[in-house]
Amino acid sequence: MKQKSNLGFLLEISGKEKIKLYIAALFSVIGSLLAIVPYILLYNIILELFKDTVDYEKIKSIAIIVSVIVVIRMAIFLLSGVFSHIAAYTILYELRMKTINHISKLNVGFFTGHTIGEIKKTINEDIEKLENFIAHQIPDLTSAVVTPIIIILYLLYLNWKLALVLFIPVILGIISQIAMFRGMKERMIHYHDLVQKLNSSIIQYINGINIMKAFNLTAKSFKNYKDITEEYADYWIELTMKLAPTYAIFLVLIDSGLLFIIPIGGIMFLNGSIDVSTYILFLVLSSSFLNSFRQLLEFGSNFSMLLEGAGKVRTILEQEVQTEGNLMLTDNMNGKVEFNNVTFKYDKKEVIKDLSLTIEPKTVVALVGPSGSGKTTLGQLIGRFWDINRGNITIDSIDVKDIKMEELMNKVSFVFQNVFMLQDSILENIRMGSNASMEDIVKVSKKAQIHDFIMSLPDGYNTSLGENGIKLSGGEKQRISIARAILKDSPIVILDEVTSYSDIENESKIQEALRNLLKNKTAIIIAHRLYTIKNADKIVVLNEGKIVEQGNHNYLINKNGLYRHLWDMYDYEVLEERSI
Ligand SMILES: Nc1ncnc2c1ncn2[C@@H]1O[C@H](COP(=O)(O)OP(=O)(O)OP(=O)(O)O)[C@@H](O)[C@H]1O
Repeated sequence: MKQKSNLGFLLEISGKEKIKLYIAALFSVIGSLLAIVPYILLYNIILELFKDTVDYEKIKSIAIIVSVIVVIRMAIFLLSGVFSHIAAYTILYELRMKTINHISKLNVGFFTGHTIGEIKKTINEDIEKLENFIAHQIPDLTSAVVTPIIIILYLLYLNWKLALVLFIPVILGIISQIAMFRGMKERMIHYHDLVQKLNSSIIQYINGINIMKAFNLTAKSFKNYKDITEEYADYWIELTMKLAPTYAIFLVLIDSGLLFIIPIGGIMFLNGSIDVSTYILFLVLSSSFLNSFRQLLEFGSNFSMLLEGAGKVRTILEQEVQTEGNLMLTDNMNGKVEFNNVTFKYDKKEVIKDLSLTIEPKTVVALVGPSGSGKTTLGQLIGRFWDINRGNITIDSIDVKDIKMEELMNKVSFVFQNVFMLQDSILENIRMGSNASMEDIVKVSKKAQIHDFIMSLPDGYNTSLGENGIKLSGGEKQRISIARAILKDSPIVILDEVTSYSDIENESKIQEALRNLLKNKTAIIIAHRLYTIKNADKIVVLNEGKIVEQGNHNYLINKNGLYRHLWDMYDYEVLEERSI
């Protein structure tokens, strides 16, 4: 069922360039038929040579025609290839853009369910394989179907009895192919799984190499990669061993197809049922027929692999896109955030359970709680990184699902611990696509406590970051991301684990930068280090997806509950000076 719809999908995307593909297929059929003509003409030359008086002029003109046909045939094949490749690359380009565009509209949740290796394989490799189908297999397949049909019809017309003999290798060939491809779908699913694992393990190995080295885990991570590579090699060895005997039988049957025609045709010639010219023509055309037939059957083996790959592309394209609201928030909005009986699960496990919380405008609310209690998730739900299962989340009483996504992203800023840097200048990394002036950029950089550092670099704000540029420390990246957020000036700011830098100088600069960022904003701070949020207007204590306590620091300390317990786990006295 799935295979059929994968085929439907393949034909649907190929149909977008159908005129070019029809032309390519037509040229391919003409080319294949022209390939037979020289044999027929050579057969005429042989007949001529057997005559008592040989007409050399006739032989000469046939030879010229043969040469011309060979050249025309090459040109026709070339044209077929040009048309099919133009069609293929146009389709591939559109499909890649469509897939990337579609991915950008999915919830972030999709990216956690699928590894980067898997998505990369689909966009690069699976789509690339479609080129093979569109550019080569569509025209080749058409000619592999049409050519043997025309030949067999012609042979049936010449002598139907001898032509029927050709069906013996055909039937045996089909039987051996069926035997070979039994269980092929499962094998292809296994193959795609293995390639995905291989891709993921390479990415994981390379991305994590620093950490692996630091923790001396290189050998373990390498072993993981090695195991998957071995599994992949074993898969192919086992498959080859399994398929080799049937494939050998298949090749022998097709290649020795003539063995059926030679004796039976010979007997028919001897008893006078056919003449020598028919016999020779049968010998010549039978091998063309069997070759096309072989091409047709071999096509099947690539095809199941291709269909499985097309299925992966389909899975992405059929992934439901995030619904888009159309409401805008006002410029002088308050920034009140409310969670009303919110329940959310990533997969099956409920991570946020019937939670209600009000975050008053322009207040600082801290989310604290044990690891895995749902702090990060709760923060991200405000920006619709995922959609909730029950309840609603509102900003100034408007459901976040009804707000235009772009507007939501404008009104809510996220500052994460892991800061993403563009491979561009520091200026563009702060500007982030906005049309802020240089003056604005300097102003926000000063507030974010990063201006002096930027000015100490040889190229100042034009210094490049990334592979060919300079490398920034974690704290410097953090302050750049705070500068971005100050520039964006969203009324709601969500900070996730931003203050966990151990070096004191960096940390005090970050604290100062944050004080500037959070002025007059609704702020949600997800914190591990409780001393950094001691002065928050409200501290919300989460445990297993539920609010267990809320209030200010003094209230919660006196309450003697989970917050007090978390606080007592550390000696915060020396750190009290350093809170926001
Ligand atoms: N993308 C995800 N897919 C599936 N489960 C997830 C995902 N992200 C988090 N979880 C699970 O959801 C639960 C809450 O995670 P979350 O990161 O929100 O907690 P947290 O309180 O922020 O934890 P921490 O303090 O360790 O960062 C955990 O059990 C976690 O394993």
